[in-house]
Amino acid sequence: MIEVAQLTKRYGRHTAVEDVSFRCEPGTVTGFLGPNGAGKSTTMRMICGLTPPTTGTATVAGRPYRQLPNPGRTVGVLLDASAQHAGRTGREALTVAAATMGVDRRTVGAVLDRVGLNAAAAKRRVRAYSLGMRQRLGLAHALLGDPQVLVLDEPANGLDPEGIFWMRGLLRDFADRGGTVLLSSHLLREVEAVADRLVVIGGGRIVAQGDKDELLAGDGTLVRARDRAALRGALERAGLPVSEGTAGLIVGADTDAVGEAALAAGVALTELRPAGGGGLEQLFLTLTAQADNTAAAAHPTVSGATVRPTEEPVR
Ligand SMILES: Nc1ncnc2c1ncn2[C@@H]1O[C@H](COP(=O)(O)OP(=O)(O)OP(=O)(O)O)[C@@H](O)[C@H]1O
Repeated sequence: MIEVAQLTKRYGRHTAVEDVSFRCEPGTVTGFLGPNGAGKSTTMRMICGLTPPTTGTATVAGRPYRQLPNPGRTVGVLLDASAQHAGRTGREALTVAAATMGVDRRTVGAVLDRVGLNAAAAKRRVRAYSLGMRQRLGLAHALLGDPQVLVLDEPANGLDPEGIFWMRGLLRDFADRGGTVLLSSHLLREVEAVADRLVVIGGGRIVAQGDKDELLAGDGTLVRARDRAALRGALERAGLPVSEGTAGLIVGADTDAVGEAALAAGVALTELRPAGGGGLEQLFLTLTAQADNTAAAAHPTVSGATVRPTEEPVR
């Protein structure tokens, strides 16, 4: 179990994470999503005791990370696969970690197998590893202590499609055996395929969280017009949050509000329908557009990366 309560991180006058709360339950994979600079890594670093929060708390298995007696036996962490000792072989790196954690060194071979690093790869120095191999080694580190919880920041970075598929199976299996997974990723399809729950962050604040299926069935409107620019302008003037989707514009408002805004501006529509069913990509665009839009209204001169939406989280 991971529990994050009203976590805030400020760097000087810049608020990277503001009042973030969520829980990750045993038996589930939670996908942690947000655009660049949204605050995902900062939140994960606070969960793992690497960045002290300005206010708020984060606990893993009921305790702050730094108070866990042997953290690697409780929570496996992969935050930055490139931050590994380049001069050691994969096997050496894991053997040292096993000794530190008090894990039987015979576990190392099993974990190498589990992450798909064969004997030849295990003998090579980490500096010669591809990014995908580093991710596998990082995951091996995370799994080594047989933890109940995994915190993984972009673990699929650098993996090929077969590797991504493999990782999906590994995480699903981990959760199905009662483990807790918190996973950030830019690969929305992967998150959609593996996550049970989603936490979406924008501008440092939670814009949505909940059961994946419920969120994907949620609201928002897809709208199209021949004159897309005129439509976008009309919606923005009406104060509606808009983002570009592949099939049309995605608007964080119901179809009535969108239709009325278009009518008021004299823009003829070619399509207007609830956006539900468009998958995670559409949901993500709608929610993060809402975060940007709210912040732009609250802080018109502030850039998107530092926005602070004031709305209640969307459920
Ligand atoms: N050490 C730091 N000092 C100052 N600002 C920081 C620091 N670390 C992060 N930030 C800022 O905090 C905000 C959130 O950054 P963070 O890395 O958590 O975002 P992210 O969602 O992980 O982004 P990405 O998807 O690009 O990795 C950004 O505006 C970033 O510039």
